[in-house]
Amino acid sequence: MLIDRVEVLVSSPGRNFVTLRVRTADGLTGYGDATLNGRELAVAAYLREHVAPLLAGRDAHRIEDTWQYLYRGAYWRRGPVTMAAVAAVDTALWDLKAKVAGLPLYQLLGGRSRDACLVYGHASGATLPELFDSIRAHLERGYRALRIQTGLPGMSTVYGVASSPAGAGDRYDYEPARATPLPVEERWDTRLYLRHLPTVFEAVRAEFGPELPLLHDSHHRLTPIQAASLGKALEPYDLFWLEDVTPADNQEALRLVRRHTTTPLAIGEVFNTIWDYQTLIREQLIDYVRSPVTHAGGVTALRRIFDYAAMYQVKSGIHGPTDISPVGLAAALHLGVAIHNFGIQEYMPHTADTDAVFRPSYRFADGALAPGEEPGIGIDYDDAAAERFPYQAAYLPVNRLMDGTVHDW
Ligand SMILES: O=C(O)[C@@H](O)[C@H](O)[C@H](O)CO
Ligand SMILES: [Mg+2]
Repeated sequence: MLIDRVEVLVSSPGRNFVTLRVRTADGLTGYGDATLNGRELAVAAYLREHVAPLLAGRDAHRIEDTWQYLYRGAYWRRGPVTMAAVAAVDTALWDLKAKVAGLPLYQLLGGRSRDACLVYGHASGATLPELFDSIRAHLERGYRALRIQTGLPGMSTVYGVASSPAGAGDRYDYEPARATPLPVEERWDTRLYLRHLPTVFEAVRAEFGPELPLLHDSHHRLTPIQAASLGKALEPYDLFWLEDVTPADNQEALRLVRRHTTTPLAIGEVFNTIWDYQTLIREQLIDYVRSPVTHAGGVTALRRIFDYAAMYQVKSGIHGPTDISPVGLAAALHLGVAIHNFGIQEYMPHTADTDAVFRPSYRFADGALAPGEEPGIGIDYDDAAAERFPYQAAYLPVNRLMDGTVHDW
């Protein structure tokens, strides 16, 4: 099964996606997601200029060898651009191998460990009544676990809050990146957040009871001692996880957080290799691995992270906002049903335009996503549909403290 041609497809059906298509000489096609939100064209150029010329004529069956060839062969290791490019190739080769085998990808990863992947949806509201409406709307749609994000009193925009009630808005419920010439700048008040958030969880538990799994994302904004304090304050509300409490560039920072709170911790959506998790997993400083297939070097590399995590009873919590394309989500679902240490899968539904381009075969039912049953990962990219949505430069927001200091977004 020799690789014949490699194409880098850039389309923007509501937001930008970079997709790799690998064609074999015998006429099969495999897909990989190479989307890096806000820096898309860097990965597209990396693939077009530096990876595509290396792949022509290679045996598409040699997945591990190709992974090592691209990772070690570049000499310059790791980083989000490199690892998104490696991930796209790796995912496309898994898609091809599964198609040749005539099996859905999860069968090649060991077969089913469960019927489907439990997902969490994004409930949010600027105010408590709006948040409650959003929670109810999600429960009506069948969600069985919810991420809770709210506004802060007196602040106009806060991370993670949809622009209009009940998740019907055009912001955060599906895409925080904005097609503006410069990134939108937001403001952030950590002390206000730390005071306000426990009152929100208290109200949500009082209204919706103790059973519903609730999650929250602090989006890298706290110092270790602030994170420890928030984790403690939230313990009475039994969170499924508290996400990205610190930037975690310094993995050791989590030791301090862990010493003070039993609130489960999830980290890693911005990580890109197993090395970023080495201390966190070995010292059992986290409970969930957040990396997606798309940014952590593909199915091969994420499987390796999950197997390492399993030794320490750390589970998967794969990143699944809309900047992971349907290709990346499909790959995540095949891994998710196969691995033993599945935790939960994030799910922000893509727009109808996005689904019209990628034609994914996964299905949402009863609060869970199941991968499709046809051979491969279950993506059928529609070039004609994609051509209707040309690339549009877009940026994620930049965040500043109230005094203007640039902070983590
Ligand atoms: O946990 C999440 O889904 C978020 O942190 C998003 O990845 C972020 O807003 C960028 O889209
Ligand atoms: Mg997050």
